[in-house]
Amino acid sequence: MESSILRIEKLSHRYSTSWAIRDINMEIGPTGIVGLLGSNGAGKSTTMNIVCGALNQTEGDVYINGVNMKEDPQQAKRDIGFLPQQPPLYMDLTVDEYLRYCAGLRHLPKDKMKSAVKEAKERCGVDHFSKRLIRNLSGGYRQRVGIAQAIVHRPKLVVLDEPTNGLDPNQIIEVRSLIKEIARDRAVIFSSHILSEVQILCKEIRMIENGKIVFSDTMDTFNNYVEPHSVLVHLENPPVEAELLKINGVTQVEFLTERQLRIYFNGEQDITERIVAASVHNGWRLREISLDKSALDEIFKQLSHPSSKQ
Ligand SMILES: Nc1ncnc2c1ncn2[C@@H]1O[C@H](COP(=O)(O)OP(=O)(O)OP(=O)(O)O)[C@@H](O)[C@H]1O
Repeated sequence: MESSILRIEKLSHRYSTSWAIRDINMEIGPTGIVGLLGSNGAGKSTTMNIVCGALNQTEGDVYINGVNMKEDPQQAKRDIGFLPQQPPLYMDLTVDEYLRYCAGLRHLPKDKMKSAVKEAKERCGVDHFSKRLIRNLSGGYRQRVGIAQAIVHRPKLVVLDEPTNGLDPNQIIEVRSLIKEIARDRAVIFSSHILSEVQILCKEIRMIENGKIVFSDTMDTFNNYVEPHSVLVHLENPPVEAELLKINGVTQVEFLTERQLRIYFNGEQDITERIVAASVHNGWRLREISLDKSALDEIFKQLSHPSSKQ
C-alpha cells in the first residue's frame, strides 16, 4: 500500500508463557477509519498498546509513517495519538489544564500550545467546558476530552481502544460522529467487540481472534461476504409453513411469534420481492420485511471460530 501510515510486520507478543498475538500483519492508509474487531481477550489491546509504543513486542515490527517504533520510538510516537481503554484523565485538572499538560508531554512548543489546545477542544466540542474539572464532566464529555488529548499534537494516526464502551446510546452517537470528523484528515484505528458498531463507522475491517487476523478487507467486501441469508417478516395473516416453502428460494421457515417469522433463503437476490408478491397474492397482509442483520453476528461467530483461521 502506498503511503501507508501504519505497517505491522509479523507482530507477536507473549505475556509470561502464553502468546496473546501471533504473526499479525497489517497495513493501513493515511485517512479513514479502520475497525479492529474481536471478542474480549482476542488481542486488540495488546496490538494497540504495541502500535502506540506502550508495550514492547516479543517479535516483529511496527512502522509508523515509515519509522520503526523499536528503533526510533520518539520519532514514531510524534505521529500517533492514543486513547487507551482506560482514558488517562486527571480528575482534579480542568479541561484546559489537562490538555495543556498532554500537549507538554508531546513536546509541543510553548508558542504553538495555545492554538493546538484550542483547536483540539473545538474539534471535540469541549471548548465551553474549558474551565471545568474533568471530575464534573459526564462520561460522554470525558471521552471527548480523551479524544482531544489524542489529537492535540495533530498526529497522522489516532488509535482508539473501545472508545464507546460504557457510554449511553446518545453519547455513543455523539462520540461516533466525532470520530468520523477527526478521521477526515487522518487515519483512525477503532477497536470494538461489537460488529454493528464497526459496520457503521469503518471503511475497512481487521478481525482478530485468538491472537490472529482472521479477516482483513474493506467493509463492503465483509458485508458482501457475510450477506444475510434470512429475512424477518411480520404477517398479520400468516399461512402455514408449507405455503411459505413454496416460494422459490425459501429453504426454511421459523415462527418467532404467531405473526413474526424468520424466513431463510438460499442466496437469491430478489427474495424480498417474491415474498411481497406472494403475500399480496395470498392475502397474508405483510406489515414489515427486513434483512436479518442478527444473522451477521452468526457469521461473525463462524469466522472467528478457530477452525476458520487464515
Ligand atoms: N498483562 C497481561 N498479562 C498476562 N496476560 C495478559 C495481559 N494482558 C492481556 N493478557 C492476555 O492476552 C490475551 C489478549 O488480551 P487483550 O487485552 O489484548 O485482548 P482484547 O482483545 O483487547 O480484549 P478486551 O476487549 O477484553 O480488552 C488475553 O488472553 C489476555 O488474558
